[in-house]
Amino acid sequence: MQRWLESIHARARARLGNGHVASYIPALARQDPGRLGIAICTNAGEVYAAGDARTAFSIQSIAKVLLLALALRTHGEALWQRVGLNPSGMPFNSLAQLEAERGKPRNPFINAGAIAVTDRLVSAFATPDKHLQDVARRLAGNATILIDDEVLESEWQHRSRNAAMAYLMKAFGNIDNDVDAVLRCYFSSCALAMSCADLAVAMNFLAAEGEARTMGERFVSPGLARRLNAIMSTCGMYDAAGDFAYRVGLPAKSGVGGGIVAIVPGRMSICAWSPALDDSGNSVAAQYALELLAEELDNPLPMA
Ligand SMILES: NC(=O)CC[C@H](N)C(=O)O
Repeated sequence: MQRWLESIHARARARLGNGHVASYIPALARQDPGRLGIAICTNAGEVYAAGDARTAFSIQSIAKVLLLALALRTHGEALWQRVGLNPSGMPFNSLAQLEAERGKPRNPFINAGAIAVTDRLVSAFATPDKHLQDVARRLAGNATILIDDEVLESEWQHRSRNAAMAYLMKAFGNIDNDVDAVLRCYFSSCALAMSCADLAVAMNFLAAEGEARTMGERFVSPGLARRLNAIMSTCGMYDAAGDFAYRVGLPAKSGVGGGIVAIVPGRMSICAWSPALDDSGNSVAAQYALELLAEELDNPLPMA
């Protein structure tokens, strides 16, 4: 397994040099596009890591999975009155659809959807950002995981577009709390700094019918784990969800920090990271690493 992962890492390196690092905030624009890491966590709890898999990066939209899991735990099916369940076919930060659909975001994995989900968490918890950090730590089994203050402040300084979405939803009655409080919490979740190894371990509950080995307990029900995987399959890669489903065929969630988490239900959770992104905002080299991995999962290449 370790040698196979290293061989995937070596081959995926060939894609470095394509795409561009996210530039909407300085803290992400400074990322080194030459980084590439991959980690696997099997359902037996074994962790394999290759390349820069132990370097913490900004998880960005991957946090939307954690936000959604927590909101479904606290609000159940009522959450779907606030946010839809279908692919948007639009960029993750699009405003046009939100206006046309009267402030109900298409799905929880575009920005507007995650902001509506965050509003539910702000209603449910006194310090939702701390709660989220604590959950990330416990799921990953790593008590040193932090919210990167520089990324958080940068997101806040450059919040205009996300703020526009939040105010539009507020005008339609789909945000209950103070918009600034909801945005701060949403940005805190995006600013969580975790490594591929952290994320592979933290997201293993999705591969293990909701069971979080690191917590020693069930984090979500088997049905909820199945549903989260379904939403990742249809909406996890923004407007490129269909292309990715065809190429890789695994439920996945990406972030503009360059990370992508993918799930092989019943078997393992995977995280690949490389900062340079394609036009949809998905990491070029990380997608390719996952494509190789999915292709070879049941047909490992004979290795010398
Ligand atoms: N796609 C992403 O990773 C977007 C997250 C980013 N923090 C934003 O709100 O724009």
